[in-house]
Amino acid sequence: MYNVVFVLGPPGSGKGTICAQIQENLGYVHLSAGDLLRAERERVGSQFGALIENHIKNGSIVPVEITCSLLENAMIASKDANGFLIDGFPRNEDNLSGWNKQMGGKVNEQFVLFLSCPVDVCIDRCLHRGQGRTDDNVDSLKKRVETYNHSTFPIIEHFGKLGMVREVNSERPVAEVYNDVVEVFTAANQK
Ligand SMILES: Nc1ncnc2c1ncn2[C@@H]1O[C@H](COP(=O)(O)OP(=O)(O)OP(=O)(O)O)[C@@H](O)[C@H]1O
Ligand SMILES: O=c1ccn([C@@H]2O[C@H](COP(=O)(O)O)[C@@H](O)[C@H]2O)c(=O)[nH]1
Ligand SMILES: [Mg+2]
Repeated sequence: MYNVVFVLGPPGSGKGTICAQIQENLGYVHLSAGDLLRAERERVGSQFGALIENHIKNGSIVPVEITCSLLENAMIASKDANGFLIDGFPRNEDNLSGWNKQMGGKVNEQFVLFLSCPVDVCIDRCLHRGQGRTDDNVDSLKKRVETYNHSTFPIIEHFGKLGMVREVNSERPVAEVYNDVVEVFTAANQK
């Protein structure tokens, strides 16, 4: 049984930044669904490259069969990890039901880390990220935020009703956010 923590929040809320630090210090393996999709987009011979790029530019969501298979393969490749940080997934109902179908019974979902941050701050961070992402521009960001509000936030609410959400305000400096996140992990792993 794999331990899994879903890490959700608006685009630019700091999911990747915090997950990298948790991976470094707590032995969880960081799996960013977006990074896995970008790698698949670049993979020579992939039949999904154009489809993935289209979704990424439009801030829309790639069919779950593709994303979930990339996640499961990455988990199998690191099967000795303490657990997995699934960053940026599940993003909509299709993601959630597809994940439950494919992964139900194979994972222990510990909690959902929700990094909350005002959208204007998040957009500003993305516009200054400097990684050359094809979706870090005003047009794509508008669509990404719309998708987050309409499709992803309801998934966070769904987990909230199950008592699984641990919210951390990520508008603050990274070190402060990280300290609170570590407390969340410590509490979860004491159970
Ligand atoms: N707490 C913070 N304060 C200021 N800047 C931050 C903070 N956390 C992250 N950043 C910066 O904001 C940008 C976006 O961070 P990051 O890539 O971690 O976000 P993300 O949630 O993974 O975004 P996306 O959903 O677009 O992948 C990066 O340039 C990062 O260095
Ligand atoms: O589960 C997922 C995760 C991501 N996507 C697509 O990728 C981009 C970028 O994701 P980041 O988390 O910001 O790296 C996202 O806007 C989606 O288009 C996805 O479809 N499914
Ligand atoms: Mg990210």
